[in-house]
Amino acid sequence: MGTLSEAYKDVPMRLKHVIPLDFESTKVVPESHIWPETENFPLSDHILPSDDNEKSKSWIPVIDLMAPNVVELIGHACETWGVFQLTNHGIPSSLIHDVEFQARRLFSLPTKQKLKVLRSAGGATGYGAARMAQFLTKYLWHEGFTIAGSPVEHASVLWPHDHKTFCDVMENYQKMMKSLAHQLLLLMLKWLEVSEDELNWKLSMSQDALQLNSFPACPDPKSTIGLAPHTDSMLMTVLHQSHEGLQIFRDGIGWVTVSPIEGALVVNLGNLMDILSNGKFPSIQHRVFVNQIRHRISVAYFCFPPTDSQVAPFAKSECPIYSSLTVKEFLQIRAKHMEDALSVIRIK
Ligand SMILES: C=C1C[C@]23C[C@@]1(O)CC[C@H]2[C@@]12CCC[C@@](C)(C(=O)O1)[C@H]2[C@@H]3C(=O)O
Ligand SMILES: O=C(O)CCC(=O)C(=O)O
Ligand SMILES: [Fe+2]
Repeated sequence: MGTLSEAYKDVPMRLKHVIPLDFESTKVVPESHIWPETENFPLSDHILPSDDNEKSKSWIPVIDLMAPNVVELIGHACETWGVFQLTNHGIPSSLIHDVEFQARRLFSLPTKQKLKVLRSAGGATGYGAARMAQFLTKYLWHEGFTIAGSPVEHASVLWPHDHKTFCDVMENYQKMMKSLAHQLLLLMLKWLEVSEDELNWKLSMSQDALQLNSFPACPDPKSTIGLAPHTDSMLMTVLHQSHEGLQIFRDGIGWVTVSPIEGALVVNLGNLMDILSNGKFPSIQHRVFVNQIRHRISVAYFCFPPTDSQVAPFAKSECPIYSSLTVKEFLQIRAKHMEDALSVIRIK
């Protein structure tokens, strides 16, 4: 079974794009991180005033996983929004709290220490800037740590005598997230009237990655951005956000803030789900703004089929709009074309 690292090793990033800013010693936003004014900037113009923000809470669907009509609720949210907030998901709030605490512990380490586990140019795991950084002319107010498989190797470098708690918490979270992601995928398949047997891979063989995101408090949050607009590449992302910052793009409305709801997780669809569903479940564009006071943390769980398996629009799609390819081939196209990857494989 192919791994994420194998998929990325042939499409390395430039090392200068992997190294995040030394936020520890930065007191003013450097020129390299100041974004020019464009239709997307300054970000503050697009942050809804608090009244609208209140309203926007009821725009993005909030779905109770235990609701009797959960299939319709999820199916409808995926078709119309590509994102929803999920309550009653069964992940203990104490575990989510522990994951956030361990993420903060990691990002609070001295820069020198974090750089000991810097992701290699062609690597998939470790500390570093987001992969999207290599496509941007300006840098992001963000640092990340990616776990795919066991975190032990990197954690034991960060904390030579005390990595067990970090690893236990992350492994436990990954296990619970996997089971939640499978439940969600089955509900989505049900709505699409596709049986699990019609997948080219067994759900039990799905792969995953956990991305710890850190957005340090920023001296001038209006001049920069945490994560620039992007879609996620995998099937779906299940996200915990510690504070406000995530926005999704909605045609006809613009950027809508996804206000954190206590105990809820944000679920958004990625490119691979877009392909499988033949565009019926579109991947959603989103971005992250930063703030002056808080060090924002988010934890994103990405779920995807084995990288050597074939993905294509489900057989029942009358007029497939995407060509068939392996997950690895798609990730390599993404690594070269980023947001244009779906148009590269579009046939209609
Ligand atoms: C599993 C993954 C998805 C991701 C690339 C990665 O290998 C680990 C980091 C993920 C992330 C997080 C920030 C946005 C994003 C586009 C990026 O540059 O790195 C996503 C990647 C993705 O969805 O392709
Ligand atoms: O921090 C967030 O709210 C979103 C993070 C994100 O978009 C990602 O990890 O892909
Ligand atoms: Fe994302």
